[in-house]
Amino acid sequence: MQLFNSIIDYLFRSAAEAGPHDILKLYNPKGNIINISPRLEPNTPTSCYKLEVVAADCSSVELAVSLGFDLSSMEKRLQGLEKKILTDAGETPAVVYEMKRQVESFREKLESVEHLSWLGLFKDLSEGTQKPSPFYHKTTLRKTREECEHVREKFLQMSTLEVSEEVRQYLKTPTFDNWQWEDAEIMVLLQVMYSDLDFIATFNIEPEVLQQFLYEVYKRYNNIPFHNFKHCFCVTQMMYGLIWLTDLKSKIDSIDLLIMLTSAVCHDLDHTGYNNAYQINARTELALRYNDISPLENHHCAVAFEILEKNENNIFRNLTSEQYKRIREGIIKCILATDMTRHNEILNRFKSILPVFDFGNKDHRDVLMMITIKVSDISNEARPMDVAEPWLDCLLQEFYNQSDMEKLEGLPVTPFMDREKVTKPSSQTGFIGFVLLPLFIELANLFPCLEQHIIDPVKKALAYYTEMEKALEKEKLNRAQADKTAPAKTKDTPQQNQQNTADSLSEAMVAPKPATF
Ligand SMILES: Nc1nc2c(ncn2[C@@H]2O[C@@H]3COP(=O)(O)O[C@H]3[C@H]2O)c(=O)[nH]1
Ligand SMILES: [Zn+2]
Repeated sequence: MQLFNSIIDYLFRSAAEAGPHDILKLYNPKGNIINISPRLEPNTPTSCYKLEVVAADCSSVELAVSLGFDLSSMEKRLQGLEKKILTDAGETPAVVYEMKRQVESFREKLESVEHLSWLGLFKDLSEGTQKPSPFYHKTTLRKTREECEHVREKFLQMSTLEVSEEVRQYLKTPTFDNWQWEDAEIMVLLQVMYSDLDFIATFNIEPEVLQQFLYEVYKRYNNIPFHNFKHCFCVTQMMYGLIWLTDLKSKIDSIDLLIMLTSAVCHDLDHTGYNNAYQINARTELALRYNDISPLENHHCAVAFEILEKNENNIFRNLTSEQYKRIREGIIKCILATDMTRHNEILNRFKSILPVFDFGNKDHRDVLMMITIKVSDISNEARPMDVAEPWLDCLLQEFYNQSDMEKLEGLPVTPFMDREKVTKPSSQTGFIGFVLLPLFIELANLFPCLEQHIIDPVKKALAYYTEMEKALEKEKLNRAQADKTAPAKTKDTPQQNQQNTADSLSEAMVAPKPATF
């Protein structure tokens, strides 16, 4: 039998042109994963099996031998050279950009040639962008130069146009729909926020410098499912909305407001789609650099000040050094506060000062600023359902990508990111009930007017996902019972289960979808 298994394994690997370290997955015509074994039923031209090469170790010795060179050491050498040139020349010369472009285009070609799948680099693009590539963290997440230039041109053209009063008012509300706006427009909207909070006049920010700053920020958000430039915008827009809804302008000074808005803009700069737990477990460069202490948040903040170091990007360049010092301290505090491992610590501090909260007390204001960026950071569920739900899909895509990678690399798998365990409703009921609402409620205790804007929609979302979760449970029970009566049936994958459940969800849902969703 052992020999038979090896022969079958060899046959399938040959058919898929897969190497000995690749993982093969076989799907039946219904799309369920099945075992590769000698007991497989023969397929027919009308009911084909589908064989998928899921992964290979790109840094393996075998791959280096078959290629004749080692990709990762080449990449490292290139990075080293680039760093050296950067230090010597002050900026990356055009010739290096061109080389990078050529390497990138070669990589893309390599990844799109199916018969080279044994290299472990092949990405099946025909299945759309929904399906995460197992090599997602190895491929470049950075925006291309062309993409950036294109958006910059559009942004600069649009920034001379007047934004209507209607849009300016809409921008101040949590119901704002980010999905209606493309990146260049989003940059214009960010500019409007700086202008309508009077920052341009108060801090003598030149329009060209603000535009250059926003462009650099845009460039340094990566093309990843969730922690991207649109997330930066949403968090900033929620912060902006909170400032207006609570009339913070009349309670704290403009420097604090400037800190709050700019922290939101910068808070996830250069996020790579892998959280701190991954950084630490995988012993990434960031974890090493920051000694496992909030590696991501430290990095986001460092990138922010790296951008501001250049005079042409420095929106604070006309401020006194005292003011700059205060702003830097404030931004660091706010961005570092977005590390969720500090959630309870910060929330408890806020709760303890709430009964005696004093806007004139700097410590109190600092905690309030940290709480508002935290609220803004996790505020998707406070938005209308048609805005919030696509964000959840993006978040889960990023979570699943990470847990897939953890499995491939043999790292501890982050439970709330595991596609085998997490569904949309299960992910939201716990998060809303235990993390989001307790935080939002405390902010609403200080500002009761927020109740209708952020608490009510979150409660509706919780009710919606709770019903969905119940329906899922019911469906699971039904299926378990059906399986008992038909034991020979093949087991569905979790994805298939979810699909089946979604199909019967409309019948099983006890409550109709709330009107605002
Ligand atoms: N389950 C769930 N988690 C969220 C949601 N919004 C934010 N988060 C989590 O909260 C975290 C806030 O910090 P990060 O941006 O690092 O990562 C975010 C996610 O892990 C949400 O709507 N649902
Ligand atoms: Zn964020």
